[in-house]
Amino acid sequence: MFEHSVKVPRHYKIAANIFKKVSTEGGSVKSLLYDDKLRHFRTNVLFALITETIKHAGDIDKIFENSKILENETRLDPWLAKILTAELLFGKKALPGKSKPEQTVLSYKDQFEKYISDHQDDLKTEVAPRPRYVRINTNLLTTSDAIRAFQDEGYKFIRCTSGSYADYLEQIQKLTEYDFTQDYHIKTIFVFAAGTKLHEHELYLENKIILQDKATAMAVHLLAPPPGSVVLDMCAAPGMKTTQLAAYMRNNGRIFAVERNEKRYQTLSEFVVRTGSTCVETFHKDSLEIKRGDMDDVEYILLDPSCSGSGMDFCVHNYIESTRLAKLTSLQEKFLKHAMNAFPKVKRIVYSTCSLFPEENERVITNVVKTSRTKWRVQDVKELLKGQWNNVGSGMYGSMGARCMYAKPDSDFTTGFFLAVLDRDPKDLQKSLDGEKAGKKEKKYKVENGSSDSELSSKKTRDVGEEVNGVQNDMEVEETKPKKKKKKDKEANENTEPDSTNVDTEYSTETSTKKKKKRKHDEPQPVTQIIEELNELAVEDEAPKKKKKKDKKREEENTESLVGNNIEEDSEVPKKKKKRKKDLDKTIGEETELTENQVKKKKSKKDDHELSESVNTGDTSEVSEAPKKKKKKNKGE
Ligand SMILES: C[S@@+](CC[C@H](N)C(=O)[O-])C[C@H]1O[C@@H](n2cnc3c(N)ncnc32)[C@H](O)[C@@H]1O
Repeated sequence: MFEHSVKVPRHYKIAANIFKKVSTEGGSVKSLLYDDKLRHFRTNVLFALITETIKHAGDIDKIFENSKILENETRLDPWLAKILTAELLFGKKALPGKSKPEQTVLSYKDQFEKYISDHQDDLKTEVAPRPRYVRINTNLLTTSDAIRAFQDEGYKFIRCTSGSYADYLEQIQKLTEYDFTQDYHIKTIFVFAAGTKLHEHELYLENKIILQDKATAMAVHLLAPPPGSVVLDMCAAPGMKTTQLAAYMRNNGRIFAVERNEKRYQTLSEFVVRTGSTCVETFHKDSLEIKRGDMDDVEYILLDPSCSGSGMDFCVHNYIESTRLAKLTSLQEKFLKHAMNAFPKVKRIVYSTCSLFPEENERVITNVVKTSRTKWRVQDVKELLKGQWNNVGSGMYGSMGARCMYAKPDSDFTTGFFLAVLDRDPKDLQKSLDGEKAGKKEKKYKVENGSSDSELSSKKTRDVGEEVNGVQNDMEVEETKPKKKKKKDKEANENTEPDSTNVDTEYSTETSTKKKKKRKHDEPQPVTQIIEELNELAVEDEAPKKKKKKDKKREEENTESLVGNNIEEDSEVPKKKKKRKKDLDKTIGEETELTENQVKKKKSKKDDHELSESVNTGDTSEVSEAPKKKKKKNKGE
C-alpha cells in the first residue's frame, strides 16, 4: 500500500526531469547532469539510470502501449513512469519506496514481465557497445611512444588497417581486453575494446591521450588544414576539435577558437593550455558577431554548432519538439551563411553535428549552399575517403545530401555524427581575394590622396551592416576595384584558371577534374593528399630511428596483424598479457603502499567508471570531466 506522505525518491524525480529535457529539448545527459544545481547528487547513479532508460526507451514504449498504463493512470507522470519502469525491469529490478508512482508502476510488474517474455524477439536488441576510442595528443606524445607505453602495460598492438574499412569494422569488434589497434582513417586514434577503462590512466591525466570518439574526429580529419594554415573554430568549447586541430597542424599556424558561453569558454581555455595547443587563440564571443576585418585571414572553418544531439546518448531522440528543431536549424543555417560569407579568404568549411536528424544536416547544407552568394561545392565525402565509408546522407533534399557522411552507432561503432565538406569555388575565391586586394589598395590610395576619414568609415560601415544582416555582398566589394585593375585581373585569371566553366550556385568539379591543372596557392589542398601526408608522418612516428633492439623485440612480441587472422583463435595471448599486467601491478604494489590504496580507490570508483564507459559521447562529456578535476579528486581521496 502506498502512503500519501511518502515522496518519490529525489533521484528518480531528477532523472525523470533530465530524461524529459534530453528527449524534448536536446542536449546531452552529461551536460545536464553537470548543471551546477545538481552537483551535490551522485551523478553516477543518475547517469546510469537515465542511460538505462534511454537504452530501453523503445521497449518501454511498447510495454506501456500494451499495458495501457498511461491511459489508466492519468495522474502518473509518463517520464517518471519510464524511469521507474527501467529501474524495475532493467536496473535494480526493484523499487524501494512506498510512494504512489512507485506502487503504481509495481502493480503493473507482472503484466510488463509477461509482455517481455512473450515478445522477446520483437524487443529491440541492444546496440553493440562502442569501442573505446583514444586520440593521441601528438602535441605531447608521439604515436610510437603511445604504442610503446600501452605495450609496456601489457596491451597488445594489433594491426588491422591494411584491408578494407569493412574488414577493419569486423576486426575491431573482436578486440578483446588488452588489445588495441589504430583507427582505419585516423592513425592518431587508437581503438580499444569496449569498456576499456582509461579515465585514471596516467596518460589521460597528463592530457597526452584524449578520450574522443572517432566520428567526431573525422571533422578535423576532413577539414585537413595543412600546418601553417589560419583556421577558425566557430563553436569551440569544450575544445575537443580545437585541440585536435592544433595537433593536426603540429602547432604550426593559427587557430581562432570562439565560444560564446562563458563557463564553456573557461573549460575550453583550460583545455587548450593543458593539451599544449600553443597555436590556439581563444575568444569569448559570439561567432555571429565576427565582422569582416576581424579575422580576414581565415582559410579554413570548422563549424560544429549546437544541435539536438540526437546522435549521442543512444537513441533517446526519437522525436524532438518541432519548434525546438526549427529554432536549431534556423541558427545552424545562420552560422553556415556567416561562415560562407564573412571571411574573404575562406576556402574550406566542414559543417558537423552530432545529430541524426536530416533537418539539421542535409537540409541545412542544401538550403544554404543553394542560396549562397558565394559559391561552394559540397564534396563527396565517400570519394574523399576512397570509398572506404558506409553511411552517407539522404537525397531527400537534393543530391548534395548524398555527398555528406553519417557515422552511425550500429554500423560504424561510433557516436551518431553528420559531416559535410564544402570547398569554395576557386574562381569565386579568387574574385573575393582580388576584391580584398583592390579594397585595400583603394583605401591606401584614398589615404595617400587625402581622402576624408568619413569616406573610409562609411565604406567600412556598409560592410559591417551587410554582415549583420547575415550576408556579405562580394559584388559590392568588387565594385570598388579600379577598372584597369579589373582588366588586368581578368587576364591573370585567364592565364591561371583554365577552369572557366559557368558556375552555378553549386559549382561543378567535373571540369576541374577533367582539366587537371597545377593547384594554385589559394585553392584548398586536396583533402586526400593532406591526409595521406599527415598519416605518413604519423606512421613515421611509429618507427623512431633510434629504435632500441629491446624495444623492437618487445614490439614484435606485442604486435600482431589481424588481417587474414582470426583473433578469436588467439586465445592464449590475452591470458598471457593479463598475466603480464598482473605481474606489473604486483611489482608496482611491492614498490609502494600507495598502489594498494589506489586499488581500493579504483574499486570505490567503479561506478563512476562504468558510467563514463557506458556512453562515449565524444565531445563534451570527456572534457567536462576534466582530468585536472580528477587529479584533485584523487588527491582529496
Ligand atoms: C556542439 S558544441 C561544440 C563542440 C566542440 N566543437 C568540440 O569539439 O569540443 C557547440 C558549442 O557552440 C557554442 N555556441 C553556440 N552558439 C555560439 C555562438 N553564437 N558563438 C560561439 N559559440 C557558440 C556552444 O556554447 C557550444 O559550446
